Amino acid sequence: MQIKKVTVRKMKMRMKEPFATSFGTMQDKQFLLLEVKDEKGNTGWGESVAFDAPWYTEETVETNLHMIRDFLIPILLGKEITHPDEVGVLFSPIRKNNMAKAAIEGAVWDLYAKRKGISLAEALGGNREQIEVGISIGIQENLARLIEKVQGYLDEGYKRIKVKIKPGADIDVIRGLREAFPNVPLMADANSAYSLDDIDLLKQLDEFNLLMIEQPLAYDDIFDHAVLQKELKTPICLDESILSLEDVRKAVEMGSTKVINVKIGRVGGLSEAKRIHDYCMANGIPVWCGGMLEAGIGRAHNIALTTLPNFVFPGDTAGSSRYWEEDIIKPEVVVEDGFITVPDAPGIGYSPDFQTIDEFTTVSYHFE
Ligand SMILES: O=C(O)CCC(=O)C1=CC=C[C@@H](O)[C@@H]1C(=O)O
Ligand SMILES: [Mg+2]
Repeated sequence: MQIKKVTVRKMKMRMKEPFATSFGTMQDKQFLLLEVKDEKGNTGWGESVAFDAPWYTEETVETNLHMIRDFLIPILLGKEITHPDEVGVLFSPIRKNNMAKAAIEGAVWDLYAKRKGISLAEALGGNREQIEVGISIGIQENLARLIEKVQGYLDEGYKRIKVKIKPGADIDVIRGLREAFPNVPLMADANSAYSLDDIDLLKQLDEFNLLMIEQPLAYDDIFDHAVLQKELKTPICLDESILSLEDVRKAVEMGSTKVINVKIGRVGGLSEAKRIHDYCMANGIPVWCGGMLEAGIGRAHNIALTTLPNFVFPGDTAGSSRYWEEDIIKPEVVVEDGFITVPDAPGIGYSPDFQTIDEFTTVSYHFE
């Protein structure tokens, strides 16, 4: 197949409520939506998960637009491709910029699966008909409010609760939650808010039987996490530090992590995400699928990936209605009793909803 045309839409969607982490609060989500078209007029869809500011990784909506427009599309247009794994190889002369690469590569995966008449999940080698999902809750103004939120999501059926912690809102928050919910699968995400000076504090988390603690130390660290893991009973899960299979291999060999949060955008696409999954499965490291507050297209990609067998813990892939009044796909993603039914229609299995897409598009660019 050949990619003959790429449409890049800049989107702006307002989340129902703000999402607060140790590095800031977001409510208006800006992102890029990509549509690729082949020589027969088939289309595939991808979503960039870069935020409008570089607080999670260094990539932003604008850096992604620059990379996609000025480097990645010129590489891809008109090239003969037999399998989406080749896209990453074509992009390999470009350093990093993983979210930009993943947005295009994801659209090519969707297109490839549609051309074959199979679901994206099947194209990736996944075999689950439904996936279990958890929820990630942003920092709340007080513990009572957090407990209320957690109860609401448990009532909706979510199977695992992830809360954000930061210095000053950590041990007491987790203690309070454990008292309220003694048996709920619970984990904490620190988004790099601590250093090795906090070892004594972080060790106090061991008494709360957390599934894991996500990225306690620096966003680009692997070494200090190995030092910390030796002191902690709670398993460490790396998020921000993992940009590739190579990073996973080093982290696993060093003992920096016992679980991996796989985010398709952060690792540069579905092909690399699958390689990470396969390596972790062979090495006894469970993985789960993280979220980036995606709209429907990105969410659909996460669902397909999560059908692979070593996605052991429920992911952060909550239903559309947790984030959006109206999503950009039809049907929207629905969670029932903590499960999402994996669509079996070709490709991502959800249809882009052009009416809402147009409503939330601020500018679009066409390349052919
Ligand atoms: O619901 C989701 O999509 C998960 C949200 C979430 O936890 C995160 C999204 C974006 C950046 C971080 O704050 C965080 C994470 O680190 O996993
Ligand atoms: Mg995280």
